[in-house]
Amino acid sequence: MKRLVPVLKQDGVDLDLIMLIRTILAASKEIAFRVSQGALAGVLGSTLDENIQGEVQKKLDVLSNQLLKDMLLDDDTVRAIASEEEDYVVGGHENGKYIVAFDPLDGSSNIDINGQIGTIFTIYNARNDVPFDSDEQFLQSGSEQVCAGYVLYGASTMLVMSTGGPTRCYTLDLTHGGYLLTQDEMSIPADSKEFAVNMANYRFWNNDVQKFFDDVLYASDEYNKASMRWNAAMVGDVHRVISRGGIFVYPSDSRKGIENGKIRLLYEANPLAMLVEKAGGLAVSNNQARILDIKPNTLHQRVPVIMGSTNLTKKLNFS
Ligand SMILES: O=P(O)(O)OC[C@H]1O[C@](O)(COP(=O)(O)O)[C@@H](O)[C@@H]1O
Ligand SMILES: [Mg+2]
Ligand SMILES: [Mg+2]
Repeated sequence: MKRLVPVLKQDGVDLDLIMLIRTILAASKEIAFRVSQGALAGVLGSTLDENIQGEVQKKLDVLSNQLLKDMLLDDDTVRAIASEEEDYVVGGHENGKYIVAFDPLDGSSNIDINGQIGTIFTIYNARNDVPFDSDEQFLQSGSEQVCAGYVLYGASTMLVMSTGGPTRCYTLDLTHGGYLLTQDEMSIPADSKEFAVNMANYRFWNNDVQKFFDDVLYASDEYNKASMRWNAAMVGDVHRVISRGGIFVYPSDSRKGIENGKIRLLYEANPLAMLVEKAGGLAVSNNQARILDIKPNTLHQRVPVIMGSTNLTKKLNFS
């Protein structure tokens, strides 16, 4: 089995970027260990604090954020970081050549029930024309990402990543502690009848979305073999989609605060959209707008999301 660094070198990845990826993965191994220890490591349960999005922070949200933050700010190629659990951008090294955004723990509602959780990360080239601790440098469209990935803390710890080439899958080998390549090029089948959506939100959706799922559920023969999955962790749902097809959907919603759904553009939608596209799938928002072309306005903005098997994704045209 090939190790991560030789694969990245073979892909022609810049040495500084390889070192930065290794920094992120070192933090992921520490998180994976704490996750596997669960209550023994005191990582279950909530804190009394809320993040800027009004979500009560779980202990593991805070711990994994701190681990990534400390390791990244120690790396002199990092100009700044942004995180779901940090209200504002945190400046690093002014001459750093990269910026990193991350969701330190995705699927927080699964932590206390031993469900699927993960870490999502994305790397961009730094913009030296703006202050090093400014939000502005993170308002780049997803097509500018130089690397996107997630680590899934499941039965095994898996890394799925692209540095602009194919979406590759690595598995953490606990015997020597490194990530080994276990799937060279992941490829999403164009057709599928498997969908992931929180159906309990049906009443809050607009007519287009309801019409589509009416078809899926009872109106159209085309879907009589459809099946639904919902992990309540985007990283887990999208891993299934990249592994065997299907779609992940989080539409706009009539409820206050989630008019644009729940998924954050910078550190959830963009990195996963890049991985889906590099695996031959499609990742769009309202009006089939390509997610990677959306120009972000704010650090924690949310976007409606549909991603996965191309032909099924094309069928959902939400306005
Ligand atoms: O509450 P719902 O509708 O099931 O939402 C689940 C969604 O929320 C998320 O958990 C949000 O991410 P965080 O856990 O990082 O806050 C997604 O991973 C998941 O797809
Ligand atoms: Mg998340
Ligand atoms: Mg999170």
